[in-house]
Amino acid sequence: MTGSDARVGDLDERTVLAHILDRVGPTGALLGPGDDAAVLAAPGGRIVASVDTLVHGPDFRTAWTDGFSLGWKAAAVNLADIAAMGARPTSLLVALAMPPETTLGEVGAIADGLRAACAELAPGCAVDGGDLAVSDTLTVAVTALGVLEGSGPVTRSGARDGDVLAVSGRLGPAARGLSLLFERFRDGAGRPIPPRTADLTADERGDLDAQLRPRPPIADGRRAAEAGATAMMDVSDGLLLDAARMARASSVTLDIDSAALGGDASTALTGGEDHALLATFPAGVRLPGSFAAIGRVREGAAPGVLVDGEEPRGRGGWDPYQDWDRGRG
Ligand SMILES: Nc1ncnc2c1ncn2[C@@H]1O[C@H](COP(=O)(O)OP(=O)(O)OP(=O)(O)O)[C@@H](O)[C@H]1O
Ligand SMILES: Cc1ncc(C[n+]2csc(CCOP(=O)(O)O)c2C)c(N)n1
Ligand SMILES: [Mg+2]
Repeated sequence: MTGSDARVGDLDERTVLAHILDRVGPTGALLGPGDDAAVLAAPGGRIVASVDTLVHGPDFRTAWTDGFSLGWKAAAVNLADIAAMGARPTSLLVALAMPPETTLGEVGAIADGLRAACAELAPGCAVDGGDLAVSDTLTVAVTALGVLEGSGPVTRSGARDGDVLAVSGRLGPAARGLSLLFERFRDGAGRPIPPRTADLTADERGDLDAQLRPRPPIADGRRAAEAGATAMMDVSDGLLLDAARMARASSVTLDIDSAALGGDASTALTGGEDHALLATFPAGVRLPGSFAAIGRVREGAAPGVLVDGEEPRGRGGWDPYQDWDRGRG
């Protein structure tokens, strides 16, 4: 038996891989992990594929999160990209690059988190393969695959004048959770320290949970496609920044009604990482699932986003190349 405290640097690849494969559980693939590639059944004949990487430093800090949450988040952010196309997620391929000090317990927890997020957010989706590497920088790169059944894909470019702009999922909690970490859980030198959740209010704990273990409304992606959504994307970087991408792709103006964004509209507008689904629907369509209207689509001389009819200032969200400050952690 290899104990959870064993360090991957003291083990061999086969042992580490076996530890993961024991945990990621049964898959619906024609051929799951173990060969050169997985073989997947694609009932609709159309597969959706996407990749998203979590890198220690700009995307997470080990002092602020744990293996389970990291695995969960790596799955959730990828499932959201598949859902945002109107597809049903079926498979994840997980590339794990880790420092030699990483313990087998941590590796197992990452695998547990991946599996739990799939089970809760996208039942039927499983880890069907991956890769292991050694690196000074802990990195989790996940490729997600999904299938289109019937309607879809729903792209970013289909929004039309007169459509309703709607959101399913939350906007703001994950960003508030990140602010808490930066503001309250660093030492005198600015280095991240583990969050003491006992010091937090229930709302703050909820925000922290949203940052570390986001719960995007994955099933609403298919529902939106079936209801006739004209455009869709997940909000990863910030509503203003991501909506501007949809506006440009569709050559329209998206006019957001700030009163529809709840009490903390300013965080809802610029905070990312909740991975809510932003979609447009023809006027008169009954909004599916948890979608709620937050504005409307107008023809615009120059494509872009308005808030209550006015042009917002600032970039409106996270840009890794502009916003990551190595010194801040
Ligand atoms: N290195 C790359 N090579 C080819 N295409 C890329 C590369 N990086 C990004 N893209 C493509 O550019 C588009 C935008 O990429 P991005 O990672 O910002 O995706 P997103 O969905 O906007 O963000 P998120 O993954 O946070 O939801 C995607 O279609 C993506 O596939
Ligand atoms: C330690 C730490 N520093 C900063 C952030 C903020 N952050 C990282 S990725 C991202 C948006 C989605 O990224 P992508 O578009 O690459 O998927 C945001 C807002 C964080 N989560 N943790
Ligand atoms: Mg996306």
